[in-house]
Amino acid sequence: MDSIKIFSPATVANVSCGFDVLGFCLDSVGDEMVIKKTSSKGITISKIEGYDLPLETKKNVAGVAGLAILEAANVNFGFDVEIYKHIKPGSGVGSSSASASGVVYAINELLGKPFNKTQLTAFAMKGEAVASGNEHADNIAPGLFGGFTLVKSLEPLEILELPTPTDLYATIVHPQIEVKTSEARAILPKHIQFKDGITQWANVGSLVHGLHTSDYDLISRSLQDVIVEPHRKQLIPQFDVAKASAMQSGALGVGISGSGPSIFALSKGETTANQVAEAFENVYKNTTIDFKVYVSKINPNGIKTLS
Ligand SMILES: Nc1ncnc2c1ncn2[C@@H]1O[C@H](COP(=O)(O)OP(=O)(O)O)[C@@H](O)[C@H]1O
Ligand SMILES: N[C@@H](CCOP(=O)(O)O)C(=O)O
Repeated sequence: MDSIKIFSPATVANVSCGFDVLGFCLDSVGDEMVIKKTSSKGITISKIEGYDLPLETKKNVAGVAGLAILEAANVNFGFDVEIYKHIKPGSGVGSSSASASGVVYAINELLGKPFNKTQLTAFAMKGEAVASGNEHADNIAPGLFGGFTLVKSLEPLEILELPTPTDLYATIVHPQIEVKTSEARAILPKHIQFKDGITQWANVGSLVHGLHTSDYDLISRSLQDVIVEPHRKQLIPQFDVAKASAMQSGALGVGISGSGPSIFALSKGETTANQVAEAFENVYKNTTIDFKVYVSKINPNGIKTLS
């Protein structure tokens, strides 16, 4: 096999309390990519459709991630990458990480799967660092593993796969402004209050327990972020109104998706997830801000081969 076409889904990182460690995979939105073996070494990016992004290998997250897996594979050929982008860059639903994880998944398939998913995550992190200025894996792991994931540590890299309660649905609203992950990271404080740390790590523990036991009430009470959200919400117009409105419509919890500006809600059941979508729509349709709203199941499989 010398060529592969894949679907690389959007992801929601942080999941309120789990900054840089928790994430889950969406299934209704994602990029397509075509990767072909070439006789010349290295990575070329010959086509990007959908958004204006750099074709230069070292400026594109897909190029840098591709170079990382090639270096480890130590082969005397290379790959060409085409990206059909549907996830808007700077959206907070893992636009850059979808390209980074998609390319390493595809090259691994074409090489005969020499690397496991944790190794692929490490290669993709090299690419994601181009976009966010920092290596983190919470938006990459859900794409490569599917479902909910927890980044136990970066050194050594250890990813835990968490269960998804069957009735859990996500609703996303994406106000059409760009928030760069690097900029959303730059506004975060260097130090946090000890009491906030206690609240936050208790919430991470109880959210993980709630996912394992399908305890929707516990999941709801754990979806709180006292550390990052208070700083980042100012980058997102109507955040407080949208959050309050979605909670009134029955959401289990609402928070900033990744580094924003997208906002995610988790709900029990598709009917409630649709009501939350309507609540988000009602908030933003009364403003001048363009927006998109969608409901998604939690994608258990992550990136998939199309042909
Ligand atoms: N293949 C790519 N896909 C998306 N963004 C990319 C890609 N390559 C480089 N970038 C850069 O990464 C930034 C977007 O990434 P980021 O700020 O993390 O947004 P998101 O949260 O949507 O991933 C933009 O500056 C964009 O130019
Ligand atoms: N933990 C990171 C996640 C960034 O996710 P993205 O989808 O916005 O790229 C952060 O919050 O900075």
